[in-house]
Amino acid sequence: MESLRVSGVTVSFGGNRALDSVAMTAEPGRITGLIGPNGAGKSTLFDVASGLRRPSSGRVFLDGRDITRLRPSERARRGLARTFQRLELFGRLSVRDNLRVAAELGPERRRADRAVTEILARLGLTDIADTAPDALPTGVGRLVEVGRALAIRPQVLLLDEPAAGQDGEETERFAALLRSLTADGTAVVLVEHDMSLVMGVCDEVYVLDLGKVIAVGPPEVIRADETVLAAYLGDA
Ligand SMILES: Nc1ncnc2c1ncn2[C@@H]1O[C@H](COP(=O)(O)OP(=O)(O)OP(=O)(O)O)[C@@H](O)[C@H]1O
Repeated sequence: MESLRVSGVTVSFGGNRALDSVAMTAEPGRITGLIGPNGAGKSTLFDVASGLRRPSSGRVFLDGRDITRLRPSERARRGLARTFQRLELFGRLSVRDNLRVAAELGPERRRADRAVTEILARLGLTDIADTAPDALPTGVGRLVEVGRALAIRPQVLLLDEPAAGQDGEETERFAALLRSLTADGTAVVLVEHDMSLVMGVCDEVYVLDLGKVIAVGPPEVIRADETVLAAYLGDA
């Protein structure tokens, strides 16, 4: 059964249809890629899924329950976590405290300290646990955001360009981390411009263009899809 499902989601900004009747499903233990040229609607779809934007029509389901009317914090409590393209960390709290704030919202609040220590180690952030994110390079800040999302023990994790600003070696480590998350049964949705990362880790890829899903399939099918190639060339 799917962990996250959106159906018929439409969002308009004035006359501009940012999303037009979009449907997407993310399953437990799988990485679902969401790609598309700039302005395709990827972040807007994350905003709808996480509750930051109310769609003019359409529904969002988490584990089969309709959560369309729930606030973002209620969705987080039910296991839906996300990261942001522009970092949304507490810039002056330590990395550890940024994670602790989230862990205290999640199901393991009684053992929040231990959970945070484990996540810091898993992400390779232990050495900078006492540093404030404002003092870190953006690529590392993105990892802290991932850590904060993990701290609520999500069943669905929405990642908005988590590898931007990472070098090749960091991206490889990140790919391994994503795979380890799915081994835990988490449903991951990945918005990412780094195509080799997307094609290397995703089980299924959705392609958005001008607010519409123009293709869905495994990476090898998407890579060869003429409509997808045309959408990207049009963007160049
Ligand atoms: N708050 C807003 N007000 C008006 N228009 C918006 C707003 N947010 C997004 N849009 C428009 O909606 C469309 C989709 O934008 P969105 O940011 O979701 O795309 P994206 O696929 O995430 O792009 P990128 O890869 O550049 O981050 C674009 O045309 C954008 O200009």
